[in-house]
Amino acid sequence: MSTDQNAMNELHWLIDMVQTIEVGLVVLDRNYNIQLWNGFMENHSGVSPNGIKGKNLFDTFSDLPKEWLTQKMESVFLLKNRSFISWEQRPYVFEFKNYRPITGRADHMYQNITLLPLASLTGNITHISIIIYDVTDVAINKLQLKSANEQLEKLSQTDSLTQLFNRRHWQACFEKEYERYARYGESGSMIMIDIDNFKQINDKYGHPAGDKVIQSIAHILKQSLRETDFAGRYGGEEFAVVLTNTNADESKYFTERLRKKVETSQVVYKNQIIKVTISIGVNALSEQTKNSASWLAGADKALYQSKENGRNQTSVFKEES
Ligand SMILES: Nc1nc2c(ncn2[C@@H]2O[C@H](COP(=O)(O)OP(=O)(O)OP(=O)(O)O)[C@@H](O)[C@H]2O)c(=O)[nH]1
Repeated sequence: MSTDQNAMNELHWLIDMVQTIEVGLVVLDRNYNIQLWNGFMENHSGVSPNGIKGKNLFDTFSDLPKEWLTQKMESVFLLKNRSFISWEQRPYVFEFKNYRPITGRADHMYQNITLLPLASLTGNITHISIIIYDVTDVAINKLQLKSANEQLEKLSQTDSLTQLFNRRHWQACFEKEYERYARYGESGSMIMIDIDNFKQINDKYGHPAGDKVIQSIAHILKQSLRETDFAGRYGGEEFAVVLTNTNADESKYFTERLRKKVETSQVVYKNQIIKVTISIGVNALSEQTKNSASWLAGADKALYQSKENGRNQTSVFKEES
């Protein structure tokens, strides 16, 4: 076979491969007119190479991110360097449907894209190639793993009975909140809440009824909080709350409203009406708060005072008390 024939054969094979490869290949000229559109692109877009050759990319696909993609391609022309777009940065550029059976849960194809400068025989960059890889399988696996990890993390931070933070996670948030105060001097209040005479509830109505009471109070508490506040189940029938950017007076206003809500609420368990009250201790951050432990201890002392003074009330911690 002559050298010419060999070269012709090679070219023929290359064209065949470009057409059938499971990767999208597009060549654009300097004005973004389409010069090459391979089989992958035809299969996924439904537009044949004959119907599209010479047409402007953005006129033909009006839903492409024109401004963003032009900026990327202009820098490839200018710097004569290839550029890479990951699905994590932008899930896709060409909105193709996902037909893969394994990853059927994705609506669209996730894509990694390479923008490649193409030089003419004189060495000038006259064209650009867009190479599109279907990375749907990889992307879906990674996203599913991420979502599973997030769920696991949430589970490990949540108290199963009340869906409030569990003690460990609450304590970690509490320490962070104290650091914020120590660094920036922002106000905040620590609140300890305990259900009154809860042992009697358990003894009279049974443990499952007691659980329902705990859930009901947690629910009222959750409804009363702002986005930035956080509450945890600190012990069996004890809740700890941090009200951020809230001073003692504002906290007392909050706790009294909460206390009255609990007082007027009722839990129905097996046709029996159960009524409970709560005692509350408040400790607002001040210059006397030495560390996070003393912030918490102050709230605890105030709670003890509420119990001592007859329950169903709020006490605010004062350094001399
Ligand atoms: N139902 C139920 N009871 C719990 C749970 N955790 C702790 N308890 C019970 O809560 C009760 C707490 O009782 P005490 O610490 O004596 O306090 P109290 O009866 O609430 O009395 P005061 O706090 O002084 O008003 C105990 O009987 C515990 O068994 C729980 O998850 N579910």
